[in-house]
Order: sequence, then C-alpha cells, then structure tokens
Amino acid sequence: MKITVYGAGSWGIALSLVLAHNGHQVTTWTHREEQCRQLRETRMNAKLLPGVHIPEQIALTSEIDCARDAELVVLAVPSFAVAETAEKAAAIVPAGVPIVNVGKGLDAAHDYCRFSETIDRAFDGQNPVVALTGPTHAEEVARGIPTAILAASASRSAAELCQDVFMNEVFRVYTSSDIIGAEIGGAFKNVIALAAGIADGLGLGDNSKAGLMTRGLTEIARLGVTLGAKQETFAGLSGMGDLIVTCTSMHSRNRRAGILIGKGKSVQQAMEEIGAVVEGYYATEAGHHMAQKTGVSMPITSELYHVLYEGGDVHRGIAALMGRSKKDEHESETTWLT
Ligand SMILES: NC(=O)c1ccc[n+]([C@@H]2O[C@H](COP(=O)([O-])OP(=O)(O)OC[C@H]3O[C@@H](n4cnc5c(N)ncnc54)[C@H](O)[C@@H]3O)[C@@H](O)[C@H]2O)c1
Ligand SMILES: O=P(O)(O)OC[C@H](O)CO
Repeated sequence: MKITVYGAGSWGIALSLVLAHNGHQVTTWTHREEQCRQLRETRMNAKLLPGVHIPEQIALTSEIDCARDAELVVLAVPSFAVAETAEKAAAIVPAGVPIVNVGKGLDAAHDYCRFSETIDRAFDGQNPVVALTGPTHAEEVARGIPTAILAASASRSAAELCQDVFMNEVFRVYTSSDIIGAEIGGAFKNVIALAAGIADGLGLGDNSKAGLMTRGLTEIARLGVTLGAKQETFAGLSGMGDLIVTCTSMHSRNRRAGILIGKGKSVQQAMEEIGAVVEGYYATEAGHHMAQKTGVSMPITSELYHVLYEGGDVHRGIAALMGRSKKDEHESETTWLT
C-alpha cells in the first residue's frame, strides 16, 4: 500500500520502518524543510532516534501534499500539532482513506476532546479513524524487539486494515472497538509516568511507585468510564500495558522528566534536558481540566498539576495524597465531594 506518515520524530520513524519492512511504499513527512534535508543527507534522526538507519526505500519530504494518493495515513506528531496537521492533511487526503493517529494526549485547542474527534472534525467525518496505541517505545520497535499494540476504532474494517498493515513477526497488533478507552489510557498514563519518575527522583521506594501506578490507573479508568469507555480496556495494552512500560523504562521521556524534577530541577529545565516531547506535561493540564469538567476525582493528576503548573511543593503533594480521607478500594469517586 501507499502510506504517508506525517511526523518524523522518533515514533514516526520507528513506524515508518515497520511499514517499510512489511513491504509498503512509505513516505515520511516532516514539518521543517531543514530537518528534511538533514534526514535525507544522514538517513538518521540523530537527536531523537540515534543509531537507527532510515533505508532509502522510505521517501522523506516536507511537502504536506505528499498524501495525495495515499491509501493509508499515519499521524505521528506531538499532541500540540495533531489538530493543525490533521487540518492540513484533510485538504489533501481523499475521502475514505483511513487515518491512523499514534499521538497521545487530548486536544487542548478544542476543549480537550480526543484526537479521533479532532480528526473526525477536520476530515468532515469522511475518513475512518484508528488509534494505534500501547506499550511501544520507538527505540525498541526500531530495533525489531517484539512488541504488542492495539488498533482501536469505531470502524471494525479500519481497525482490521490497520492490523493487517502493521502486523509482522515482531509487531503484534490487536484490534478493539473501544477507541475512547484506548485514547484516554494512552493520554493519561503519561501523567502517572511523570509522577512515578518524580517518586524515583526523590528516591522513594518500589511500594510508592506500585501504589502510584495502581491508583493512577484507577483514576484514569474512572475518567474513561465516565466518558463512555469500557472498564476492561484499562486492563489491556493501551491501559495497564502502556502504564507499565512508561513508568518503568529509562526510554520514557515522561519518566525521565519526572526523575529530573524529583532530583530538584525546575519543570522547564527538565523539559529542555529531555529535548523531545514530554506529553505528560500537557496531559496533566488536560486531566486537571477534565476532572473539573466531569466531576471525576483524579487526586494524583490534581496534585501533579499543582506541582507542574502552580509551583507546588512535591513533598506537600505526597502528604496530601497520603492524607486523603479513608476509602474503600473500589469506592466510586465520581465527584469532588466524596
Ligand atoms: N517515541 C515513542 O516511543 C512513542 C511511542 C508511542 C507514541 N508516541 C507518541 O507519538 C507522538 C509523537 O512523539 P515522538 O516520540 O515521535 O516525538 P519526538 O519528540 O521524538 O518528535 C517530535 C517530532 O515532531 C516534530 N514537530 C514539532 N512541532 C511540530 C509541528 N508543529 N508540526 C509537526 N511536527 C512537529 C519535531 O520536529 C519532531 O520531529 C507523541 O504524542 C508521543 O506520545 C511516541
Ligand atoms: O517516552 P514516553 O514516556 O513519551 O512514552 C512513549 C510511549 O508512549 C510508550 O508507549
């Protein structure tokens, strides 16, 4: 198939390699001409995916209209660029061509909607949308390390097409109809990974991190179910799976940013030092907004918001979480008042 991948950061390149390996005709787009020139010259993104060769069979371009005759389009840009890129692509991509979004987050420019909604709006509902998401660090996918991922879509045929296109002997793709759960899990695991990184940076223990991850997943699922997701999705690849990989891996930009903050760096210093997109920063603001909008209690997200956006003290945040009123583990916390 002819496939355009919008985005030549670490994830866009890793997925382009999977698609090229599977025999597809791949064009990978980057938004900057200068970056495109460098990629063409070196056949490598030395900053974001060092040591990974981009074979000649992958065409590199900065022309947005490269998807004119694409049969499948992949959006692999940071959350802050999904709406803008989708709007540009919508003017070019033919109706009916599936759009696979792999960016994680909510759309801050459109009242924090999910990206499938952003894309649906941009494409006037004419193109099926798939969220391809799960525990997948680009560094490992690019090296052919066995990986499992989820293709979630309201369109069964689009999810299955995505499964067929991406799946190979080291890249296993499952399908799901629960795109709400897949998108919410993918967006908000990054919040918990930042928090888990802070715990690591502070030198807290395994108990602290396991508690954060488990209660973090509880609050993500609580929000997701309120928005119409299936509870079981949060126990799957796009929920627990992605949470595990992001909270435990040194590949994770979110976890590493958290470690730097835990060690005393400012939020801005940490983001700069990472030098790649730290989605958890934006997702924390999105989560804070969604908790207020829906009335769902998201205490870890709220405390992290206080630290990241309001200069709150990390130790005070931990004390606030530990000192909350007594709860039953499965108590439903649908409002701030419980
Ligand atoms: N890297 C991974 O392992 C991985 C895995 C799964 C999902 N994701 C998700 O994929 C998305 C992209 O992440 P990444 O890891 O490729 O990021 P990255 O930081 O490696 O690269 C980001 C790329 O986006 C480009 N960019 C910056 N501003 C842009 C704009 N306005 N328009 C278009 N492009 C722009 C940058 O030049 C860079 O090439 C994120 O939402 C991330 O959470 C990443
Ligand atoms: O490096 P991170 O923390 O942005 O995580 C990347 C992917 O989302 C992992 O699945």
